[in-house]
Amino acid sequence: MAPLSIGSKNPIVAALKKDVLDIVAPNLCHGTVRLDPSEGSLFYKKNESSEARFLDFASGNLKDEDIQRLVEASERATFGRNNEDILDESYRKAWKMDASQFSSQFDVSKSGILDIVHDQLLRYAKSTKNIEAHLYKLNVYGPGSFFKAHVDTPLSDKLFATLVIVLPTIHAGGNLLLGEDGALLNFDSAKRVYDPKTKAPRVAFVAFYSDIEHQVLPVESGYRVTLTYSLHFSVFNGPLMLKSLSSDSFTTVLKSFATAIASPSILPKGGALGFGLLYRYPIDPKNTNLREFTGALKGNDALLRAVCKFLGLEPSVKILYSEPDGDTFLSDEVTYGEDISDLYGDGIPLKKRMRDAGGKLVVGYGDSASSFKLPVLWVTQPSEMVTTDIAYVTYGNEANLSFMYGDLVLAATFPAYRQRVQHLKKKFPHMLTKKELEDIETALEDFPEEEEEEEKEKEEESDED
Ligand SMILES: O=C(O)CCC(=O)C(=O)O
Ligand SMILES: [Fe+2]
Repeated sequence: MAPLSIGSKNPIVAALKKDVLDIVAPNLCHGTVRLDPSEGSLFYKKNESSEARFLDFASGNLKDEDIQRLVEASERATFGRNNEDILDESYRKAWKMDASQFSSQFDVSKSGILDIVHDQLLRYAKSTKNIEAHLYKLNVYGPGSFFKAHVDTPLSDKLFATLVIVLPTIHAGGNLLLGEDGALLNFDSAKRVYDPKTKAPRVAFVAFYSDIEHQVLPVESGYRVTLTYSLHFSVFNGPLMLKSLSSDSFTTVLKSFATAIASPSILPKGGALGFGLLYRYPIDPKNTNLREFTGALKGNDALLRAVCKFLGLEPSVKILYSEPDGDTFLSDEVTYGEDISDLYGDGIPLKKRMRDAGGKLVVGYGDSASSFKLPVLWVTQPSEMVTTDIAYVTYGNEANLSFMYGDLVLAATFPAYRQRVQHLKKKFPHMLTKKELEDIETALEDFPEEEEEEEKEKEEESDED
């Protein structure tokens, strides 16, 4: 692959990179909510012809025998390895019940949990999105049950987070670990499902971005009963409200961008700033057009896009393709063949396909832009889509590959020096110090207005390959 222009040798780009990576945006949240005595029942049936039974989790006196009857109506839990559903109790030992087999009186949409999740996990995109919770499964973990490290298989491109609700039962162990070996959170739900003072039963919840690796440690005693939901984005209510963006992170990154804009050493002739996104996103390998990827960014990624948008840098989510030992392209389309494995296989050069589909050839940041070539300065390391394998989930909670997690990048248009500083001075004069404004005036002497125009035209003409 052609070397990518990583800009961190430039101190201003290095500072921008640090600020972008330092954004403090939560990727999970957890808590407990009261379980109303009128909402504690769970009704279930083994199959169409069997009688319904129920358990009352609000009663506070459920016995192991009661939950064993729920186990008898459940099935052994499988999981997805590559594209197969597998029953392997050395990887996942638990019971599951499909949503069609049970009904819970506990209503997650009225519980206040979704408001907390909305507030925390959509902090930088709050005003534009609603959350829909889709009940996925009920799981029961008895003594010795566990689920090893996996990520949740995306079943839709609207998926952004997983919500796990632990119902109140007396048990020990079964901690849910988020991140590698619990680096992000060690959630000991057993200790949380009863109020420490009043002993009243309550519901413990944890929500996390679905591409985060997680595992359930072995249950030591008792039974742990969980409801899992997939959280999706729904309606877009309107434009992003800047009010919801006022935060330290936002201001810090904004200032850092303003400094980069004011620096003549960065992409003086214009191009794009590129960022490898921090989270992975569900994409449809057969048919995804990233031009429609308007709302689903998470945490740091969402804030980064919001800052670029605020400054008029026209951020867009793209996929980066690299020919082995060859050129690199930015594209809106996830694939051009029948499926992604055709991409490198059927003899049509990637360059031609990319050109036909409106992709851009990534050139070094010293080169000039044209209708096909885009000089990109990478601020944070991008991930490329080189082979099909890397994108597939190896261990998921389900064997379904209609969607997969993909590595995406964000490209922010970075106009030529004169154009971008004039925009900055006009729209955001308060962002610059007096000294910075003076430096801009000095730098502008090297960027005469007319010449730039002429140069651009010449380049357009000479863009033939
Ligand atoms: O029960 C839990 O805490 C999590 C279960 C899980 O990760 C899953 O079902 O995919
Ligand atoms: Fe999971």
